[in-house]
Amino acid sequence: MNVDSLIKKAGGAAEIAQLTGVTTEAVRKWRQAGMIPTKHWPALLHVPGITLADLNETSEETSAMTHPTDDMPPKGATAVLVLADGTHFWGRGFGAFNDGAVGELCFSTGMTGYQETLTDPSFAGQIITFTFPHIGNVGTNGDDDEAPTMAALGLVVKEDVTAPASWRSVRPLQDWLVAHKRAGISGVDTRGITRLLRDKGPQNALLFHPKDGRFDLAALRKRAAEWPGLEGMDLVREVAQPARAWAKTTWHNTRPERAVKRRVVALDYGAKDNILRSLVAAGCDVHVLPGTATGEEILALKPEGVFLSNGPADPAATAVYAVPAIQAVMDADIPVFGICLGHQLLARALGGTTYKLDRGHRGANQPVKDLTTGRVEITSQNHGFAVDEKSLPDTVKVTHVSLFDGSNEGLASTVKEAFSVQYHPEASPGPTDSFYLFERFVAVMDRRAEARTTSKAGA
Ligand SMILES: NC(=O)CC[C@H](N)C(=O)O
Repeated sequence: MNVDSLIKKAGGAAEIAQLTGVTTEAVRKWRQAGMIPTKHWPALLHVPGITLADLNETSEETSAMTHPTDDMPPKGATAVLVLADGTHFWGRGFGAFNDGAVGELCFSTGMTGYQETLTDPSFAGQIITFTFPHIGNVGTNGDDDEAPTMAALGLVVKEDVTAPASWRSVRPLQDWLVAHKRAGISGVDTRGITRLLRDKGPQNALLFHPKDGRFDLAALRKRAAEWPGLEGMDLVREVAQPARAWAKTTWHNTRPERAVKRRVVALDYGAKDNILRSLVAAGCDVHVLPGTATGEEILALKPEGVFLSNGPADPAATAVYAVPAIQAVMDADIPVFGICLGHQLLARALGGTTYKLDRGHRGANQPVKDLTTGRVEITSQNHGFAVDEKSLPDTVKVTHVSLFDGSNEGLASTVKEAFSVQYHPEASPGPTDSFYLFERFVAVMDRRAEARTTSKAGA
């Protein structure tokens, strides 16, 4: 609904003026500008027939620097975000200077946990728009990194990053970004960008924060348009870390330590640390191998279970080397548990396919239904690809589904001990409703161990 229709609905300009306590002249200006300042929205919500969605339609972000079609940088603009279709957004650069970072522009709706989000290796090849307007205000600390490097290419935020206010902060986001050699842009209409991504789907884009303050928009547009896109891209090799032992458990873990731990090989396709910590908390002895490991290398470690991690880009591309390794593990009858990219790769190893979603799921409040129990979990998510349920063979059952768009969120093999979810039970950031999945994985390995003991005793 536009401003004119809203005024009509409220009974005219005089009525609106009275309701909101402004002059009719002010209402005339709103009509001209095509927007109503947000502070007047609560008063207007009393008018029958006017909803928040109607008001949202009329909103303009007042701190956005300029209209996106201005080719000359407006005063104060020190960075620009250029989309492959030529659209651009001027803003103020922060963090490191760059020569232009090109990738897929996505948005995350998480309201907390920007440090975890920025260090989630699954964001390699992507520029993150935060829909929450205040990013950076609690600084950064030594505990919330999910990986040693920041894989995301950059960030787009509404408000300028202010000085940190948190007892946990050891470094302002500004300095942290410089150390990670990543740029951000603020003063941007993030609501406008989010709507654009919602309506048009994922867009390729370039975030440019030049040291010399010079902009050649034509050249930047060309670079953004020429980037091939995430589809068909394997970025696991860029973010997977070498083989390592892992012993850390989760923050504030109150679970008693188990006397017997289950020996797990975690395949690192770009694993978030909190997944490894969660496995330890649930009772695993974790050995990490890079996601490029072969079936032979995995089996040589004699695991009781194999975990498949999250990771960046297109599962179809990673599947080329990951699927044979996962199949070798299943052929050896070893239980498998996968998360996110690990879920997509397991689906492929079981004979299914994956596709690119029109609208990715990124945020910490995504409802998912567990079809076995009927329970709804609020989950943390970050994915742009999904498993095609129609492609799954009869030997695979769908276990979880997204209540946002009905897409697949979980599966289990009916013939192998293998299950996986598309979302993030380890949270970081987000709710921990789904921690039970780590315990389920350990329970599977416990049952196997028990069966081994019983059969030995019987022999
Ligand atoms: N978090 C993840 O593991 C993401 C998986 C995959 N890169 C996707 O975007 O769907």
